[in-house]
Amino acid sequence: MMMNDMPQAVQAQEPTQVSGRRIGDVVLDLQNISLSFGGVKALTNISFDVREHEIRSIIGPNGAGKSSMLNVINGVYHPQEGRILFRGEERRRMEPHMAAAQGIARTFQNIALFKGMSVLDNIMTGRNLKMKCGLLAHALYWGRAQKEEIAHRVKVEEVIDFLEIQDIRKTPVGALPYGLQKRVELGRALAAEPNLLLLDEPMAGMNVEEKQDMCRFILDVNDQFGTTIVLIEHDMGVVMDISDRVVVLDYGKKIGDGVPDEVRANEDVIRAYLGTSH
Ligand SMILES: Nc1ncnc2c1ncn2[C@@H]1O[C@H](COP(=O)(O)OP(=O)(O)OP(=O)(O)O)[C@@H](O)[C@H]1O
Repeated sequence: MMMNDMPQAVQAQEPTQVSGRRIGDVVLDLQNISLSFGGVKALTNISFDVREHEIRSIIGPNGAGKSSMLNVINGVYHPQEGRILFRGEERRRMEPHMAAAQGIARTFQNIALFKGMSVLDNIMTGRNLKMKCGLLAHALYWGRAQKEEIAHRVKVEEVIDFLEIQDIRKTPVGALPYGLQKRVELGRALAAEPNLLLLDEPMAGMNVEEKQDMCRFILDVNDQFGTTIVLIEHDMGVVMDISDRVVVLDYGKKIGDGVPDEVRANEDVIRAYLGTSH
């Protein structure tokens, strides 16, 4: 069957009862998003929402449009069509720094850290947007700048404790195994104290133990800080275990949307994705 002939996607249900956790109102509402690059249609008429405190996963085969969707959410890509409402307000042209200022943080498919810098300093870069004192004030070490610096360091140390990476805090990131680098990247995102966290394949390339650790941290972030999480992940076991709701893309179109059990039972999803060995 051609993808275009596929029946209508399964519609999302109210997720309030899904995990026993407190799921709130819609914080992000994506309506009829279409994005193309020249002749390539990366996203076609995609609509879905994200509710406060939920873990919302985006899955789909390679090239389905998942990363493009995250890039739309944090203002890296600007869709040609559609509306984006964040906390009830329609966003016009959004740039990544504006998304960050609104409390949206993200990690990347390919780790984007400063490899020669220590874990501590990398996580500190996540505080940049929160720093009010300029460089000059810091250089002169005035009282206010000093107080601010201490407050940032305290926050960074909290993140380091939370992620259980105290013993590598002074280690250059480039010297760490891949799984720990991914954890540091999560740390940098957390240092920004986001209310919406976008995670692009946080478990890619990890062994089973590292994946378990990362799952635990994602669940703890969601649970302890109440952070809303949008997650792209290829590991179906992980996705189905930790997500409140899952949206499924295929060739830039939405073919499924619902709680894990609904998505698992969706014939189109099975055909397009779960039945294949991605
Ligand atoms: N900057 C870009 N310029 C041109 N084409 C792009 C760009 N970004 C994405 N695309 C195209 O859009 C489509 C969707 O890509 P995207 O990376 O969003 O998919 P994905 O689902 O994240 O894939 P993967 O699982 O492999 O990361 C692909 O055909 C890709 O080649």
